[in-house]
Amino acid sequence: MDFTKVQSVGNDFVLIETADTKSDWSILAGAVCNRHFGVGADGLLLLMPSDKADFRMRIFNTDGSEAEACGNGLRCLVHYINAKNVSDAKNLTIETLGGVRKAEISGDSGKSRIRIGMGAPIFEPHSIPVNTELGKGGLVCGMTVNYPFQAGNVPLKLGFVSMGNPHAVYFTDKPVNEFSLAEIGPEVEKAPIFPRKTNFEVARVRSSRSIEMRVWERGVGETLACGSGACAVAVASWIMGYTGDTVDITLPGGKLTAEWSGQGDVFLTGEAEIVFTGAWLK
Ligand SMILES: N[C@@H](CCC[C@H](N)C(=O)O)C(=O)O
Repeated sequence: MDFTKVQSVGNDFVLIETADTKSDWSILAGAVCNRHFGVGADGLLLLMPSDKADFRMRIFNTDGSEAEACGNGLRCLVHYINAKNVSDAKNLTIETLGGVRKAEISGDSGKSRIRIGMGAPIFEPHSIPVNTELGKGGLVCGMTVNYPFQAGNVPLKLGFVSMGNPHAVYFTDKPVNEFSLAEIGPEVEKAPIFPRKTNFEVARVRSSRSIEMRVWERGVGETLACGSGACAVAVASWIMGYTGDTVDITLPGGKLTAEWSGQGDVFLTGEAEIVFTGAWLK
């Protein structure tokens, strides 16, 4: 089986072009993503035909679970379509489990810049989904913020948002590299209030245009970047009044730009590239 390794700000994926909707891709995801016995990646991307959009993307985490959304995966997939001349269109629509997303391509095909309309953020707790206790924390512009959450002996205040997939956002005043993500990340991801688990972002606002963040991804662990997570942080920060409509998000793997004006789609921009191609022989 031919595959291509793609990455965006260090969030890396094995991409396979296929029309096969019958196979159990979750088993292959665990095997190819393994960094010792496989190719090594944060997720498996499938590029498939669609009857709703120009193409369809499926994304599987390293634990085999299928996610509804993936901002960096989408930008990598669109870069692949462009660089491999699967389509020469500079504007594409991609069907995902979270809905149809729009992509614009600029730059050269070696390392293109892709801007994705990631859909509108969802704040309604049952749709995220999160089982919050009514009245706990606070509600700002419809978003649950400052929800008190105890991770071991560390008290957190979380904001909840879905970008198609669930996110819990925590703002800290300290540099994010001081946060014990390896210990606290799994506790938040698997907490009983999240019936489908959650992605967890820790973020520090540097200025009204700049945020630094780290992410603990559902079904993966800590990754160098997460596009939907960057959008979730930008939305939560806008709601809290910390940042404006455009914000640069610095992650361990590099920088992404998120745009949101308080309503409608969140836009995510950044680079993506093909790293290598190969054949899976197992
Ligand atoms: N890295 C991705 C998100 C991948 C899916 C996530 N782990 C989930 O289970 O929701 C991104 O760039 O958005």
